[in-house]
Amino acid sequence: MTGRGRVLVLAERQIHLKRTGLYASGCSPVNMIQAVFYNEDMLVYDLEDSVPASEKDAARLLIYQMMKYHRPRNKYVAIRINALYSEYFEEDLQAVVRANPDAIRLPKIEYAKEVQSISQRIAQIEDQVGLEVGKIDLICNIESYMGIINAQEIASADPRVVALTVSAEDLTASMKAQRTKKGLEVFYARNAVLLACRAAGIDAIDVVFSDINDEEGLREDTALAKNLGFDGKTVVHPRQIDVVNSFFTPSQKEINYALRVLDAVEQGKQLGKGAVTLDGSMIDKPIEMRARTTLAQAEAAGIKLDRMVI
Ligand SMILES: CC(=O)SCCNC(=O)CCNC(=O)[C@H](O)C(C)(C)COP(=O)(O)OP(=O)(O)OC[C@H]1O[C@@H](n2cnc3c(N)ncnc32)[C@H](O)[C@@H]1OP(=O)(O)O
Ligand SMILES: O=C([O-])CC(=O)C(=O)O
Ligand SMILES: [Mg+2]
Repeated sequence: MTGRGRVLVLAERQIHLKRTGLYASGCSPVNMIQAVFYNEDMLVYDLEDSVPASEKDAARLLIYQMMKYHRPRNKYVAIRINALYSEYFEEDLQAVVRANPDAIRLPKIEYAKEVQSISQRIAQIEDQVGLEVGKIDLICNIESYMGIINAQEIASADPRVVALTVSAEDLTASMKAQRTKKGLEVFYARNAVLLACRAAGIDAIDVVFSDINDEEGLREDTALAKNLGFDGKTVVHPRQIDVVNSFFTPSQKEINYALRVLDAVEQGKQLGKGAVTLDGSMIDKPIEMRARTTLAQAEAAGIKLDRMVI
């Protein structure tokens, strides 16, 4: 474990686990303190939609103080600022860069050039206050039809960008769509963002499931996200954390299968075969890759494998 949360080295790149990203509102000091002690991989302090206009200044100050005096050392910490064209943007950026989070979460991103100009502005502030330039990551919320259309260029807009999210509440509002628990209305958006993230080699973070009392619904929604290929999901209540973490953490059954796949591949190699069978199914390169990803995710989640994986 590092000071920035659990990490995994996959495809020669260090990835900070983002199975769960818990929002704590900047106008709830109690939630902000409590969030430090839960199991989420990423804690997101919010200055945007959970904070009413009358509380923006107080929330900005509170988050800065929180980061200075109570920053959790075992988590990846992000701060969501207000949108680029809002009246709060410049003040948010000044305070938040000084707070030096792992990432700044940018709402309502629609164009790559917005990300590039924000990144340059951050660099100026980093330089001004003596921080290493380029160290703060960016997570871009994709939450409009224009963001979806431009997801691919946004994902590779700047080296700071480590993840995109599908932010379904604002997105459905922009689409004149109805938000449903089954999520058919955001199915295309989820896939568009995922493809953009995979092409850019960054993480993809799935939508909020807003009904905090519907565990079965959350399970179905998270299973879908995991099977599509997302790396994690945004959550808004501590009750959602363990459920979501469990889906994005390989089960013992998945780990055992992955180890057996690697054994079968190894035996195949010794016999000079590219494809082998396991339990009656063909095992070849993509299945080996999935097995290796499973084992890397398990290790990153702190699960001890009972043997070395070569
Ligand atoms: C669409 C978007 O933009 S999503 C992002 C913006 N939204 C947010 O940031 C909202 C985040 N979530 C919340 O603020 C809250 O969960 C709410 C308002 C939805 C519900 O809060 P509550 O009514 O207090 O929920 P509830 O009573 O079930 O809370 C149980 C416990 O969990 C704590 N808790 C609830 N939500 C959070 C949270 N997000 N972070 C940390 N602790 C939390 C409560 O303080 C309470 O603690 P206690 O038992 O010690 O008193
Ligand atoms: O940050 C998020 O992913 C949630 C959000 O803003 C939205 O759904 O509109
Ligand atoms: Mg939103």
